[in-house]
Amino acid sequence: MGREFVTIFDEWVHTYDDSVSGNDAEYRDVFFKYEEILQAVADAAISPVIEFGVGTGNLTEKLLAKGYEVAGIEPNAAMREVTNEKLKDATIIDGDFLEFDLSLQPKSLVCSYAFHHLTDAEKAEAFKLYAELLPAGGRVVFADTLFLSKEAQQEVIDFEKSRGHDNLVEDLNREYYTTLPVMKELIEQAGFTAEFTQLNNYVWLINATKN
Ligand SMILES: C[S@@+](CC[C@H](N)C(=O)[O-])C[C@H]1O[C@@H](n2cnc3c(N)ncnc32)[C@H](O)[C@@H]1O
Repeated sequence: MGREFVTIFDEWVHTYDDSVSGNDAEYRDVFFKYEEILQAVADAAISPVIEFGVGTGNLTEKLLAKGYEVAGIEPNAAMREVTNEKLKDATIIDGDFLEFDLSLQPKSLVCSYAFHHLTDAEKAEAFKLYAELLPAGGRVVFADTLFLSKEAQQEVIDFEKSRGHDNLVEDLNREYYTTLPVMKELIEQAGFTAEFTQLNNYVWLINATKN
């Protein structure tokens, strides 16, 4: 579920690693400190790990480098093909944030740059599911774009529009980016304690521990 944006990556798969390296001017601020952001997620994870929305496997690589047992869930077939070819030690299977192999017994659930593909209602549903799946002390560690308020979100959109970043503006209006207060409330209501750390102008690290 929440798969309405999956086909965007049929095309983006070919240039995605260029975008995250800062070669796409429109997305440079979004991916600023990309490697450090992924490392922060990996450092907060606990093995065994389920990773959602693996894309080209850049976070997966960091989790594997720590010696973690990783199950990768990715709904886009082209992304799965690229990453299964690139990372022979990983198995990337079909699934999404809400529908995945529930027989896996993770201690943490991680993701970078993808949770905004779910509506806020779906995000809440996902955290309720994660609370059922994880043991007490288990973690959800997600890095994603968050805004402090709806007004702050509109200010960023207006700024990006003023500097001609039309593709980014379309993305920010199309997908389900949310605010920190909304995210905090839905996480706490599901039975987690959450910490938020800002990592660049767009991205926050969400580190939620199951009570
Ligand atoms: C912007 S990329 C992020 C890739 C990678 N995690 C990274 O940090 O570079 C978003 C990824 O989320 C995947 N995705 C889209 N909808 C999803 C969903 N509902 N559940 C899980 N992953 C989803 C896309 O196919 C894509 O691979």
